[in-house]
Amino acid sequence: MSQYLLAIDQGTTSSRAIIFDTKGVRVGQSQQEFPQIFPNDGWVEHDPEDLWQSTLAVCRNVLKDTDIDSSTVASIGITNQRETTILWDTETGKPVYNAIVWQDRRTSEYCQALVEQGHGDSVQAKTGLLIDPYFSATKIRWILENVEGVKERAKLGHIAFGTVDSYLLWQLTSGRYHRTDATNAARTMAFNIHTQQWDDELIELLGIGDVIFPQVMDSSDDFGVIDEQWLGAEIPVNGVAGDQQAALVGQACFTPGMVKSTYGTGCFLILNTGDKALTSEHKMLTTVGYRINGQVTYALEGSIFVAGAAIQWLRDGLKLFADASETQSLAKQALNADTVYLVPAFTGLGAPYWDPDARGAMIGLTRDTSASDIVSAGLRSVCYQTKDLVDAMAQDGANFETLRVDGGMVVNDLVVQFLSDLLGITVERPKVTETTALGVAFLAGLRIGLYESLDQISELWQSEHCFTPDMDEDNRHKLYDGWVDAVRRVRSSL
Ligand SMILES: Nc1ncnc2c1ncn2[C@@H]1O[C@H](COP(=O)(O)OP(=O)(O)O)[C@@H](O)[C@H]1O
Ligand SMILES: O=P(O)(O)OC[C@H](O)CO
Repeated sequence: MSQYLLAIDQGTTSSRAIIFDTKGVRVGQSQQEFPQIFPNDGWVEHDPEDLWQSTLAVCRNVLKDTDIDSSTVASIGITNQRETTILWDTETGKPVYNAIVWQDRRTSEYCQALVEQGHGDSVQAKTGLLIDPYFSATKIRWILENVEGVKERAKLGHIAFGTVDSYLLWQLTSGRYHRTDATNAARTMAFNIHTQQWDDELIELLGIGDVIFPQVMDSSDDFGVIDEQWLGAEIPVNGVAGDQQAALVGQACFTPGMVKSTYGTGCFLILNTGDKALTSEHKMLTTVGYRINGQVTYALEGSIFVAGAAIQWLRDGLKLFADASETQSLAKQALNADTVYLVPAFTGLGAPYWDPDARGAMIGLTRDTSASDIVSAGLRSVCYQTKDLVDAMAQDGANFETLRVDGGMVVNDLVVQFLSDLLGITVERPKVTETTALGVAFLAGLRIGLYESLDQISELWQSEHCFTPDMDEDNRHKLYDGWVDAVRRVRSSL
């Protein structure tokens, strides 16, 4: 009898369920978008019920569409938008507030105060992170401080915190398991990545000690068996990882020095650093790449908040095209592509600037600037931002010759070629670009013995196309200098 792996990919704009066979070949997929909630300037929320119901719906749909009996699903993997914060009451099982999404900037002032009080170095030393509203811990504090009655319920020991993986696991197991994995824990700013424990001192400092934190497991582990009522069978969950780390696994970047970059709503470049937790001098994050058999593989990460989201803005905000697939032919018509820049700092700037108060801009406009030029500038902005990260990592001593890319944007050949041109290195696009889901399916399969080792998983990875640089050095420098100048103009603190 065939065996399958079901990957749940709960992302920022949609929930996906993908079924893979044991060779990592996609058998079926279902996807559902859900509403984004913007209650205030810089605030972004999701209704946890939407996250759960859309997840459940896509799991049921993919089983139905593929006509696969749920009893033949050997294991489930859960991968998720990271940092997004949910607090729920353990007695009622109900969230006490909307999920505060990773992009949300509401705790910006509090973070600034923490920096001014001199906590930056110790936070970085323990968590590998820079103090920023991006991470979960200050979002937990905000809910405790601002939602009526929650602090009191927490004092009584009834309030649980979870990132999205943890909340979905709780739902799927009907409240039996409150767990997460080390990659998700590493994004909370409350987890010590060296001891692999929640950090009591930090939790105390942030005033979030009354909340119940989830048990932290390996990324490939026995997370619990889902309740039969949801998918018609009791299926074990054996893989959990934040989506960007899952993509690292899906791209088979298992050797120190291997690097991948994922282009979805945002862009996240992750470099495997092996058993060494390197501290960046250039504002990269130190994080957990994956944890298997208690063994931590560390990574350096550069996080860009707006990549594909810029393309969505050009489509929905400026209405320059109806579908993202049109951007390639539009950009080919651009006559001023080299002089028009779009800095998409809509929610501030992430790495390597960490400037929550910066805002976006278009630079270099003239009377003959066309819609095509602007579309081209939007596409190129993700490449320029990637170069910012690659240069910062190089200054930290990390150089690499090849970059593996994935995510919704990399179907666009123009983007990937420009990326290779600008970086001056080979950029490889894999056959399966749903690497996030594939990665967590691999983690689940590893635990139940479908794969013997990471080496065996590496052998399943296949390149679809290799892009090599085709731009002279002078042009590369000229173009990038223009970007650096454009970014300088939008910084809040310069
Ligand atoms: N052909 C294309 N060219 C450029 N961008 C694209 C193209 N197709 C999709 N995108 C962008 O890719 C993003 C979707 O990628 P995806 O990996 O599904 O994102 P997420 O997982 O963050 O929801 C969208 O922001 C969309 O604008
Ligand atoms: O949902 P995505 O793919 O945009 O990923 C979001 C990241 O995990 C945020 O850190």
